[in-house]
Amino acid sequence: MINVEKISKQYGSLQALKDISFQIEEGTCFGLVGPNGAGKSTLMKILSGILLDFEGDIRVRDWKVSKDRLKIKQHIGYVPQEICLEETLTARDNLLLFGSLYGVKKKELQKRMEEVFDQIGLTERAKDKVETFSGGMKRRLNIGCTLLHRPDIIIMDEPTVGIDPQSRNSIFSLIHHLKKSGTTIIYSSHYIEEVEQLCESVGLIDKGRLIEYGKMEDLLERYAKPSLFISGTGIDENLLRNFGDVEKKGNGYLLNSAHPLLTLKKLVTHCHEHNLEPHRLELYHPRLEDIFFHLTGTQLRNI
Ligand SMILES: Nc1ncnc2c1ncn2[C@@H]1O[C@H](COP(=O)(O)OP(=O)(O)OP(=O)(O)O)[C@@H](O)[C@H]1O
Repeated sequence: MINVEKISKQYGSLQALKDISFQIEEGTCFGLVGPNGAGKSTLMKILSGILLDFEGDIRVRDWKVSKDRLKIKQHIGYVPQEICLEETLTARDNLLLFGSLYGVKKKELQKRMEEVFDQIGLTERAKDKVETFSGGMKRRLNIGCTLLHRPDIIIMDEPTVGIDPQSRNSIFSLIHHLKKSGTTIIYSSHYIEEVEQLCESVGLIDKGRLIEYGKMEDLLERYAKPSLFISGTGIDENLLRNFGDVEKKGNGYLLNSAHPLLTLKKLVTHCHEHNLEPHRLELYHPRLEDIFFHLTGTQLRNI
């Protein structure tokens, strides 16, 4: 179990994190979601032992970051948001460099490099210079550099920003593979669909505070109100208020109702009787994004 206990971090007068506490079950993927500037990178750097000046503590199994930082670091692989590679060297030489930095013995390193190239799908490009790589390939190699010492906790800070779909898929399948082998993944993103797809549990962070966290299905169940989505000419808020609570959503409305199927039936009858033609009328399944909006009043995407 990883226990994050009352973490606070101040940059000068800016309170970047305030009293953040949560737990992560090992062998699962934990998603940290929040808009730009929410404090995700700061928290990731604290979790990976890079940022040392903070309040609170982190416990990994029986170790505490405050006392056993070096021990914990051996178990952690940190993928920073900024790509950190030596562009003029080949992919292979970059792995050699990072492997030695992580203290992997030379003989063992050869074996691990082959393993890593296979994991990140870059075996064919091992002898090419990094400066010839696409952004996505560099990202994959950057992840590879953190796998050489076989960490059992991997911290990835927004690893899919600005990359091509092929590299994104490759990173996703790597994460699935790592999870299967028992690795714990801590994954930050402001792409909520990625977190929904990859993570078993999630923390929502806004303005340096953890506003909610828990298992994905528990959160969805706790906040999910049964609702209908409806849009179309002549369909407006005044009309829909007769059927339940109304919220504007995109080019239509969400209609919250305790009995969505019954409401659906009544709406269809009403539209038919009044010659209204909805463009869309469907059951709506709430997403993490709706929970974030419900709790903060702001959208994640457009920030
Ligand atoms: N080294 C620093 N010195 C001063 N302020 C900082 C520093 N690093 C981050 N901040 C500030 O702390 C706040 C949180 O930043 P952080 O990078 O942790 O957020 P984030 O959620 O990772 O954002 P993004 O998604 O844009 O990377 C922001 O207001 C940021 O400007």
